[in-house]
Amino acid sequence: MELVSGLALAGVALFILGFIWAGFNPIERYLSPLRRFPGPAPLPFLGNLVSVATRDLTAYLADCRQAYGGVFKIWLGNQPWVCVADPDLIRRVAYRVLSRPFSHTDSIHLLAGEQWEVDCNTLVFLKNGPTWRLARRAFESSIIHPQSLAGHLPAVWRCVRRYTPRLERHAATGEPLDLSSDLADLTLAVVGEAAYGVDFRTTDEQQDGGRPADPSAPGPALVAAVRECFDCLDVNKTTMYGPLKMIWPGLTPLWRWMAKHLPDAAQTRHMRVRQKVADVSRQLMAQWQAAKAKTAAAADTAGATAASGAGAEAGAGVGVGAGAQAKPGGGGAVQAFVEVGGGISSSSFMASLLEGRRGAAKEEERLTDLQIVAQCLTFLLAGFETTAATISFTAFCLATHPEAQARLLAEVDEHFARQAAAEQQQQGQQQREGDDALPELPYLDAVLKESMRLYPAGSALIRKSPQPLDLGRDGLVIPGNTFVCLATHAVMHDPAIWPEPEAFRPERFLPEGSSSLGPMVGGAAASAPAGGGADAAAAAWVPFGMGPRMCVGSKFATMVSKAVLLQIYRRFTFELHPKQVLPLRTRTALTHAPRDGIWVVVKAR
Ligand code: HEM
Repeated sequence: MELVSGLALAGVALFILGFIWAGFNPIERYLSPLRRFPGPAPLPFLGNLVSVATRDLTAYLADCRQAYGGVFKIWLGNQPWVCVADPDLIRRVAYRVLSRPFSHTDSIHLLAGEQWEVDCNTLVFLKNGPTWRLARRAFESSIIHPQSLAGHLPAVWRCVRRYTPRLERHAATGEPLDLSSDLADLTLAVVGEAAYGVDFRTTDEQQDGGRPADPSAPGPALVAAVRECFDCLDVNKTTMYGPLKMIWPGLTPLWRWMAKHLPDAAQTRHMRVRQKVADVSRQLMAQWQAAKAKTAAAADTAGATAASGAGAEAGAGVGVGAGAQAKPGGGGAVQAFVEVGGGISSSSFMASLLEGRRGAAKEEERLTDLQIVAQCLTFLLAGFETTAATISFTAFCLATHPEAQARLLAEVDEHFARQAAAEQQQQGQQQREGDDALPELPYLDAVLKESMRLYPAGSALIRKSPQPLDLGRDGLVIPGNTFVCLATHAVMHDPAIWPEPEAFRPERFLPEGSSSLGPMVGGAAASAPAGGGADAAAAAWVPFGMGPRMCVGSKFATMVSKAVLLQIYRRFTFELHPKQVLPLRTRTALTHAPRDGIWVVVKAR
């Protein structure tokens, strides 16, 4: 008996000692193939995490860059990451390493793997290979090809029109507004229309006090769920299994099992919201398919010939009634979303994917239902917060730079004056402003570029290569399967590349300022990225990343941001409210966003 309890005690002691030993991570510390890379020394247990969690990751990377140069390693728990903060090397890595380190073993928020089959099919997480290429092509044909991109513009104008009464109300009452949170309702509405062709009703007029007029409307709940999905990578809000996995990465299978079967409150919340968001995607697709089938059946009954082919071509044919009655997937909440454009719009991304696969000659060229659900979910999650953060950062820059705001207003006013004159000339041809195209506005373009340089919504790119990668510098080779972070924010704030890097100077992106303020390469001005410019200049302005995995929504996001800014500044300006914390603080989780919001007072013009 004594022997048994002695052995048990020894086992427990060994286990604890093993834990402590692993917490100090001597293998990584002293024997890691990364030991040649400079960087802060690893701290035991929570030390590394605390040093990152107590401040913004972006600021941490910038400090490391100052201290260690263009290539260094950092520690997230006991997990070393190689960081690259040099434009040439970023380009080299971005074009050679085509996968991200996302899998249920790599990523904290996928730890439990409860949505694994959807997650691993999203464009962001797909590993380089035929399925990624197929999904990427699907995105490109819907939101990069100029014609299809422009096809989304009317939806953007529509969403802005639905949103502006809110700004009017704030202008009338003087009530302060957190733009970053408020604009997320607008960008979610845009993404809802573009991705699924439905109105998520996120911009429904609110009652005094900011409560939604219809609390049962699914929009606000969806906004909350989608936002919560973003919290999961914030080290301060993640499940406790996140830090545990970082400290003891070797025990990942144990943390995964526990996250799934013994979830803590944060994990339970993340699983719930991720489920909700994925369900919306599934249900909307089922709804679309059911409505389509109903239309085809109705056409058959009416004696129409070849209903399947003709129905597909007709495109616009999903009726409101049909869509509203269908209850596929049993999604009650989804029924409450308002369909737009005469049904769940046939110009939406989802419709284009579903229709597109009919045209695919070979089986392997078709996205499955699951893959389509995953891409729509990607559009939703990747598209709304990034764009809202970008527009609100831009509004912050303009509110703090009155001279830039005045110049922008002059450009906007001039545009609308020109348009009014043109409309008067062609009386009778009731063409609404900009409905079919976004006007050329060079200053707005420069303002947006500069605000994205200062505050990129994605502040770093991440990669993981199965093969070793020779950086071609100082004999540094990144071993295979290493986590790599391309610190693009640091590059866009590098004083050697961008003179006065912390100043907001839109002229950098205009001919007048590009030679003195634009990106410098080897001490001389490189041709500005605006002009399509030299490689080095292109690698100096990288808010959308670069290489084959560059943001596939960059053109769409730019179009939406410009359209929203154009319409907003036509009628309003913003002043910072005393509530606004200065200097502006940011937080880096999945995206880089204002930490305390962007608090403004809305002024009607
Ligand atoms: C201003 C808004 C946006 C910013 C700043 C932004 C930024 C980024 C960044 C930095 C990346 C990583 C690129 C890389 O690793 O090289 C990325 C990837 C991606 N973004 Fe965006 N994004 C924005 C809007 C959007 C929108 C509207 C969509 C909608 C479709 C989108 C979809 C994606 C997807 C699917 C990827 C992964 C692409 C792939 O791996 O092939 N993004 N984005």
